[in-house]
Amino acid sequence: MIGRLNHVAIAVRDIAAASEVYRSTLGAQVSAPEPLEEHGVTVVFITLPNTKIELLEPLGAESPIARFLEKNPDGGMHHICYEVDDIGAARDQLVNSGARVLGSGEPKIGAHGKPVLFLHPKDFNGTLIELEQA
Ligand SMILES: C[C@H](C(=O)O)C(=O)SCCNC(=O)CCNC(=O)[C@H](O)C(C)(C)COP(=O)(O)OP(=O)(O)OC[C@H]1O[C@@H](n2cnc3c(N)ncnc32)[C@H](O)[C@@H]1OP(=O)(O)O
Ligand SMILES: [Co+2]
Repeated sequence: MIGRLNHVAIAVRDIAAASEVYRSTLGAQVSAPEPLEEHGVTVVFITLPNTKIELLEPLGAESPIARFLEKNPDGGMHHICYEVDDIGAARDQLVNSGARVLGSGEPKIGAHGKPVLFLHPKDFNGTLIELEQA
């Protein structure tokens, strides 16, 4: 069901400082920050030859990454995003196999303008998984 690795996300407190580390110290191609109110995060994408890194900074009082940053004050790896061909079919198959889809179960439009869903980390070896329809 899962296909390519779309991105690995890192939660950070200060996205400008984190962007500078990737730009200057690691010599990567870094996008401008983009606020995504519906997701409660500001995102920056770092383009690598084979995948992307997503930096996430909390946005708003209800940010889903706020508690993660309380537990991980230096920041840390937050989720991995796999591509799927048909997100509705993937969701139905996962729910039938007992996995928990987070939120309403209806895909939201993600940072790339495509439908995304999240799967509970407790069902996937302690790793939060995002699915993006390719
Ligand atoms: C838009 C863009 C895009 O790419 O398109 C994005 O990615 S937006 C990216 C931001 N959006 C999201 O993350 C949406 C989906 N996330 C969520 O619904 C929530 O963050 C959540 C349900 C995973 C966790 O909610 P929470 O922080 O309120 O809950 P808790 O702190 O009680 O966490 C419950 C248990 O899961 C663990 N846990 C929480 N977050 C993570 C994580 N990222 N990776 C691994 N484990 C995690 C906690 O340690 C805890 O375990 P223990 O009990 O053992 O301590
Ligand atoms: Co993501």
